[in-house]
Amino acid sequence: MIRFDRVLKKFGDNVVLHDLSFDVKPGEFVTLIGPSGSGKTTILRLLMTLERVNGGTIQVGDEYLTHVERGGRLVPADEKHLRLIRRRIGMVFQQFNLFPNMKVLQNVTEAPTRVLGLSRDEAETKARSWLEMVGLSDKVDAHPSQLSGGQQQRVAIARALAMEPDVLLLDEVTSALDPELIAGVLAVLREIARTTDITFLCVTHEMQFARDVSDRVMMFDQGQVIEDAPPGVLFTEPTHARTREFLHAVLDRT
Ligand SMILES: Nc1ncnc2c1ncn2[C@@H]1O[C@H](COP(=O)(O)OP(=O)(O)OP(=O)(O)O)[C@@H](O)[C@H]1O
Repeated sequence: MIRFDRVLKKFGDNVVLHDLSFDVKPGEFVTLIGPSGSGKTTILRLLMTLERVNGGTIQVGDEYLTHVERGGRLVPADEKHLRLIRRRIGMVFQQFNLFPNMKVLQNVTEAPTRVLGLSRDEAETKARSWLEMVGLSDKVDAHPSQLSGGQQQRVAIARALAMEPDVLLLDEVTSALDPELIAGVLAVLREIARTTDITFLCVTHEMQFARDVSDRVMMFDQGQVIEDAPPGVLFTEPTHARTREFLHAVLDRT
């Protein structure tokens, strides 16, 4: 579903991703871990086409983010092509960025009506079922300011799901939350991963969550995957010294 092939990304002279290749299969839940500045968020931003590669290719499904086939020739991807790919990718960030003046239900129906062209009735029916899935059926008429951070993040998750993405990118979704609200958000994500065939690429410092929910965990260091294994292996028998150091440092902090 996602393929990075020899991707190079630099900001000025700073080479952030160097010859990076990895695959994520349809329906897999893959988590990226690694030290601050190792390039994890950059990978998600490339997939959202908020950044462009300096070399190599990125594929989502059968489409390339970098180029498109026209009349048997490969030409650079244009904005129309990127928009179509972007629709297949949802993202939930650390900041919830809900529309403050809209009620919860409207926050979830806005993009499906405007972007996917759903009727208001259809969008509302779907939105109610997503809001039920994230445990917020009783909050459809609330405004975001009346909700806790954890509830707001669950609205943001429902809003992403309402676009029916093939791929959902999660970037430190619990970092801005008080500790007592984190478990509820992670439980919702765990349930979505279990019951849908969405492909997940997740950046998190929540090692227990990564361990519980991931099919694979990729340890990142200096723009490269240095270890890629199921969580049961990576967390208990990491083969790379950098992975061991990183896990010790993170687990000591918690
Ligand atoms: N827009 C930008 N302009 C210049 N440098 C950038 C930009 N975005 C990221 N970088 C640099 O790229 C490197 C990787 O950043 P990135 O945010 O991807 O790391 P990360 O692994 O997600 O870190 P963290 O865990 O702290 O979020 C860092 O050195 C960062 O300073």
